[in-house]
Amino acid sequence: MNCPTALTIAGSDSGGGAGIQADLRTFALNCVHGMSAITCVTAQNTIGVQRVDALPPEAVSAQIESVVSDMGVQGVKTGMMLNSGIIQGVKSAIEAYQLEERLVVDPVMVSRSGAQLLDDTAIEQLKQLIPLACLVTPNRYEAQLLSGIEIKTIDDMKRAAETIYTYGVKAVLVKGGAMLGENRGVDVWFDGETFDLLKTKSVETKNNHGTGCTLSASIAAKIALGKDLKTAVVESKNYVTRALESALDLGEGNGPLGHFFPLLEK
Ligand SMILES: Nc1ncnc2c1ncn2[C@@H]1O[C@H](COP(=O)(O)OP(=O)(O)O)[C@@H](O)[C@H]1O
Ligand SMILES: Cc1ncc(COP(=O)(O)O)c(N)n1
Repeated sequence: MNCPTALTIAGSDSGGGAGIQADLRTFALNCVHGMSAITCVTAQNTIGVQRVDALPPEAVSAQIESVVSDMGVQGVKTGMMLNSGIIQGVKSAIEAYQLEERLVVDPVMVSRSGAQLLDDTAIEQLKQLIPLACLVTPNRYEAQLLSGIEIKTIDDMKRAAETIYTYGVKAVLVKGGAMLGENRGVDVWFDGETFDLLKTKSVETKNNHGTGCTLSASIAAKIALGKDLKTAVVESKNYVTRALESALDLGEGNGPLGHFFPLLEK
């Protein structure tokens, strides 16, 4: 049987809410064969990140080479990459295997619980990876850092999207999960020509760990399925909203999303 494949290049979250674990679950829900290149291992739960251990950059590149050279990959996302050495290795592999057209970069910098997930010195490397991608998906704080624009309103999100677009990426999605009130459900899309406000309802829950990882993994899975980018983004946003509505009340802090709600509905 033929099956599309998708690759996540990201960190492991021991609590299973974000990172590799959320990504592989999201790939599976899309009936796409999931593959992983683990960048680092976090000891993490719903309350915070207790420890981070990086893999050597060569170990990350080797994982990418192993799967791409043998199994092929139709959709790729990057998540937590922690340091500049890892990002440089990932960039070289993406270029060597010409994965740019199917690459989604989630520029992970800070966790929901406030832990730093990217070294300060690695932001420059991340900025150099972004132009390779077909889509970059910064949240409010990442968009502020990447654009130098303070974001308080939807208009600010638009201006930030426009600035980040000038990096050379094909499209930008500034995510609104960290905005206030109804704006939490609003993401801003900009592809160089068109702005689009992608609106869903704002879900009232503290169990929102892994929303960004799930969104970018779902987009990569839908790219692997052959959907056009905009359709992949819209469908993925709707999936995240439903998964937030079914989020799991686990732990004392921000619980994980209910990724498998479609299976429970059957
Ligand atoms: N409370 C919420 N209600 C509705 N959508 C949300 C909510 N929180 C996050 N989202 C959506 O989840 C996706 C991820 O956004 P965000 O949480 O900002 O990313 P990140 O996890 O990178 O911080 C976006 O599509 C955003 O609109
Ligand atoms: C391994 C890993 N990758 C990404 C995130 C960001 O997810 P969130 O913003 O929901 O904390 C995380 N906490 N851990």
